[in-house]
Amino acid sequence: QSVWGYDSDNGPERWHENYPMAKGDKQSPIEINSKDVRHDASLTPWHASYDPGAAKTILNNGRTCRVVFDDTFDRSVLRGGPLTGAYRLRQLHLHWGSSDDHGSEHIIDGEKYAAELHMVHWNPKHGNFAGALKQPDGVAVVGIFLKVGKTPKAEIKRILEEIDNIKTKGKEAPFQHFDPSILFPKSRDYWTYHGSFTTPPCEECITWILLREPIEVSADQMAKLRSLSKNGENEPVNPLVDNWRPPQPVKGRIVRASFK
Ligand SMILES: NS(=O)(=O)c1cc(F)cc(F)c1
Ligand SMILES: [Zn+2]
Repeated sequence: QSVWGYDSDNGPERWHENYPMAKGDKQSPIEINSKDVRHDASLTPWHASYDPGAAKTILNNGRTCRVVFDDTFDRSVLRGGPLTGAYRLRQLHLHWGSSDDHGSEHIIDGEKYAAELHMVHWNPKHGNFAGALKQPDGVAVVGIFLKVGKTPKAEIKRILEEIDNIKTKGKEAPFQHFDPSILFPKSRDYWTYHGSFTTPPCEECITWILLREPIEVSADQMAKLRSLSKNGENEPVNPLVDNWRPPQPVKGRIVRASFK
């Protein structure tokens, strides 16, 4: 039984065989069309207050590059926007393509970005992360689009500098004194809707907060990300690219915008 992944024999079209939620009515990602979006004036700004000391390690799990944070207390939290209460930052990771013209999971007015960064937070009122997965208000993910451009953002450099230490699956390295809010774009404008994990188990527990303004990365930085491998250290090289799920049926869901 092959573990889920993004290849033809274990990819998104087959996840439902082991993870029935994958065929649910509130799956993510989705395509967002501005004409169908509703401006909601009641949506307040969101606020992140992150403790740089909460950053712990960076790892390659064979499916993405993930930075893990200490979420044993309200140390790094996200508040406001569509959320009630403070959600704890647990991890951040990315999805990217095999070339600059695709790689993001959400698609905005037909545009695919080179990558999409997810900052995953959970609602401590549900006790722990596993409990939060079972609740519709359990998890909040801030999504930031990465666009290849001329004036690359320096802040993503810190993550990419670590890539050489986690080239293969299972590799982990210390990653400390990092405040992920430096990755935020200038604008706080966002879209929000209710959806799911974009990977198995595809639980429908996520309040998505997708930032309208992409951050810029260089083509070299994207190439760096694509130098990660799915395989373990002494296995045949299998490049870690195209770890994105295609858009899922919207099924009548409303996407709200914090902006006009
Ligand atoms: N891609 S995602 O943000 O929906 C996500 C979040 C998470 F906490 C674990 C995952 F494996 C995937
Ligand atoms: Zn993700």
